[in-house]
Amino acid sequence: MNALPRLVLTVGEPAGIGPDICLQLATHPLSASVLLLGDIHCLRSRALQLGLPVRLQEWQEGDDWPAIEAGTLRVLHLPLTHPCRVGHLDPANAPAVLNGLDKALALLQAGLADALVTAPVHKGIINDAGIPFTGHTEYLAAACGQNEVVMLLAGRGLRVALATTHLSLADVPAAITRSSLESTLRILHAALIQDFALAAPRILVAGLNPHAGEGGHLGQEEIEVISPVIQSLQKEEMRISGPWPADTLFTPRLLEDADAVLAMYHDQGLPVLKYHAFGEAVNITLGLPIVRTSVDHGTALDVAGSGRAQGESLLHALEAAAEIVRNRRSRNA
Ligand SMILES: NC(=O)C1=CN([C@@H]2O[C@H](COP(=O)(O)OP(=O)(O)OC[C@H]3O[C@@H](n4cnc5c(N)ncnc54)[C@H](O)[C@@H]3O)[C@@H](O)[C@H]2O)C=CC1
Ligand SMILES: NCC(=O)COP(=O)(O)O
Repeated sequence: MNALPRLVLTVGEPAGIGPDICLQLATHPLSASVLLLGDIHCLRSRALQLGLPVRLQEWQEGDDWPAIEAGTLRVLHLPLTHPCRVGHLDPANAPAVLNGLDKALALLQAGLADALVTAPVHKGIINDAGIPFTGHTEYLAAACGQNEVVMLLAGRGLRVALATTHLSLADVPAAITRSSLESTLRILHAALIQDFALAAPRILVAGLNPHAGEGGHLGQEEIEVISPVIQSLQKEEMRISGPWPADTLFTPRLLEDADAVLAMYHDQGLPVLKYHAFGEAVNITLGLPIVRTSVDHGTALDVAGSGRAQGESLLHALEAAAEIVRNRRSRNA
């Protein structure tokens, strides 16, 4: 099947830079066709504010999937509860933000789209609205009935996956069990083969504690949890090594022989990735029944509507989703 990948793109938090970076797409050549999900009035008003000459056309369910047309974006209009004020969060709009995700999932599950790309949401304001929410990753996992998914960020040749995602640092050690770690590594390994077309992926696994526990003197998790899982997967011929001390794992000599790193927690892996490639990296959720990619940044309320929002990460996220769709199609052909 050679048809262009069909991507649904959620606008995310309307007060942030989601609308800005989505509107910028109208001026970029894309290798996939995109349907925006958001409030068309909010998008029109942001386009005016930014002085962007974008034609926004409403797309209705039942219409043909939009073709690529320079300068035009198709929008499935999902109304906000309150008019959006740029840079000002409003909890009343949180249900509409989540409705965008639900609608996108419904289109994917009905086979009407091939992949989901998400612009950033503001996790705090969704919680302030009384809706428990830790991130797209966990929300989509729950909506798809998946217990285990993996967050991977990739940019400028570095791929960093996380053994745990959005939870308090104090809760991290207990969340890393032999079973959860094995499942994370299996999902990561399978995705590197299926979605990144790597025949025999090499994964470096970080330790949890300084110096990977210093032989048990700085923590037991490496001995009791991480090493046994690595050893058991190595018996299946998986090229997985570690636990490596996280401070020296992220050095060029080790990284040049690796396809991905598994960090134990959010702020062990992502600062390194963002230092290396912020603005160009892509966040990919592995282990879902759908393809989902996202940007490497947040809602950037301070630059929304100013013309200073950088849209490169979104372009990379769209290209990554399209590439994964193409890789899966060719594997299934
Ligand atoms: N995929 C998603 O939905 C994500 C959502 N978030 C959420 O975003 C909210 C704000 O998070 P922060 O930690 O403040 O990070 P942030 O990424 O929104 O902002 C950090 C700094 O980088 C700048 N920045 C970020 N992206 C930019 C871009 N594309 N162009 C120009 N400048 C940019 C901002 O202006 C700010 O100074 C939080 O609620 C967080 O949970 C954060 C990361 C990903
Ligand atoms: N730091 C990454 C991040 O917060 C993205 O989370 P998600 O919304 O993609 O789950």
